[in-house]
Amino acid sequence: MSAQPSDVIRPTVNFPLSVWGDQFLVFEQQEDKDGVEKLVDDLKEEVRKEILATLNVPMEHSNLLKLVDAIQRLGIEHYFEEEINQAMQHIYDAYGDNWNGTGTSLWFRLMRRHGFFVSSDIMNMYKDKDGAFSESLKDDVQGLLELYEATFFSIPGEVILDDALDYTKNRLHEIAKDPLSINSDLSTQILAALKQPLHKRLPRLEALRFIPFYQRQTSHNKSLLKLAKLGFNILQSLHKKELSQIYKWWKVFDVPNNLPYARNRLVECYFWALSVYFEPQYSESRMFLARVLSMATLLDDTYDAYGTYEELLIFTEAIQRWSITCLEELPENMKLIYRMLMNLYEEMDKTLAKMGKAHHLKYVRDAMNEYIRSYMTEAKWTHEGYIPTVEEHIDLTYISSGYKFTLAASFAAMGNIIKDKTFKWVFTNPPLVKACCVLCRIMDDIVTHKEEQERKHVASAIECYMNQFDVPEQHVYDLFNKKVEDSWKEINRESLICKDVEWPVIMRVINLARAMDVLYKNKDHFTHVGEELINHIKSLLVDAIIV
Ligand SMILES: CC(C)=CCC/C(C)=C/COP(=O)(O)OP(=O)(O)O
Repeated sequence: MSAQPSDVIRPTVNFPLSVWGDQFLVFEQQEDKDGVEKLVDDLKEEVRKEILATLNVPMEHSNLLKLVDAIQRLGIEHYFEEEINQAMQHIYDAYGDNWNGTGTSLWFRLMRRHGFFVSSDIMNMYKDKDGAFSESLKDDVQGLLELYEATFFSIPGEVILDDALDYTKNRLHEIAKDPLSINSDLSTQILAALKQPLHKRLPRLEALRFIPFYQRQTSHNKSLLKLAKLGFNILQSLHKKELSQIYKWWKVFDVPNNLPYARNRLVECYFWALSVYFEPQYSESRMFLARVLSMATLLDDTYDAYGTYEELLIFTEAIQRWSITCLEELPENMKLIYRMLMNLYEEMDKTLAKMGKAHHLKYVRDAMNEYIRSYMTEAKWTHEGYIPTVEEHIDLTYISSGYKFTLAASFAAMGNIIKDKTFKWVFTNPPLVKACCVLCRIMDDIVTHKEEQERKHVASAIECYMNQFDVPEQHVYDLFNKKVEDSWKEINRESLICKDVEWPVIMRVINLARAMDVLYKNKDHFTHVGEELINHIKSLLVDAIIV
């Protein structure tokens, strides 16, 4: 039995329990009685032909962009990855920066969304000679919406896009205040866009929002709509199966009883992993990542809300050495976490071995070790009552945000696009990764710092800033909210100029940033799981779409 002095004071918290019960434990595979797979293949072929047919007809290029946009918003981009890449490359080669078709905002958004660095100078076309936005744009709701969405692809220093964002946001707010002036669909569109722009939305949630809207448009493409609905349900079935599989794994360790001090968030972590990639080919990676995130939650709470300083020193050392031998002196629950980690990594080791990539696991463990060491330094600061400078704080806490480790873990089993150099790139802290980690840290601190400071917890970025610059809290909130937007601009820029890794790798970073906008916007939805997140999870993992 390990040493467990009864008078140990632990910084425990009463975290809300999981809201899900065991409902995701059982999954029953449905037979394909109605030949849905064949139907999907036929529909895919039809859409594929349509994309390719419009490619070589310049007159049709504006429509081609509309088709690509609809496919993406309907959540079925993964069916046409090759064709869409070919289409976007073709448009870029044909026009470069000089698009001359209709729908400039859509063209700009899609080019940047696909990694083509087109100049924002073209957006000056929305201004008149005096530098004001044209009168014709003022009441063009669709045009305002398109321009608004395009501005979220800006990089630092693009004044025209900053101006366009201010202008369109104000106009859309004004129009939304007078809903009688427009139809209700458009009004719903405006409110949704103002709440969260397209660039920050998770593709699966956007598909659910967009499908009924698209259906109501008289000009909609029936094949595309049908494919979107069937495709959504097919993927949902796979996702449910994955969740059931990892839930069984989780149950074996009886987390709620064995680790009652920690947040039990497997389902939410699966949602998080699903935000990083929803595509079928990433099934193994997704199931691993969901468990990595769940383990990170247990680790976070062990460091922040359970372990004593002395215990954490031993625990950290044991993890760094990756050896069970030094665990004797630890409480049973820390031993359990250790066994869970070992079990998880052994499983991934087997998966990677089958792919001939067993050596990749070492990189994931190295990233985890760095992450754990950052937790230990935070524990040391808390133990010593040390309030770091803003610079010291961010240097450490962008690692303790867990996003660098999460990103490295997300690469496991992703396939041949992941090479040794992909992991090595992450370890150099490239600006793309750093911007995403900083965004994660700041968004987290903005919504969690008040609650965390009620117990013994490392100072948040907010406290450090207030302490160092002697400024009021609201000033720091304003500054940090601006910093979040600046981080997005950096992510945009780096995603356009970074040539060290391939596009699917860059998309993981963008999706991690998007996940923050869902889980940590305005409140900590992850710890305090409320109606909004429950509805997201139910819509993605419980209710099928009626076809
Ligand atoms: C990205 C990762 C690794 C997610 C796993 C879950 C997790 C640790 C969330 C942050 O919790 P928190 O708000 O308590 O974090 P902190 O203690 O860093 O403020």
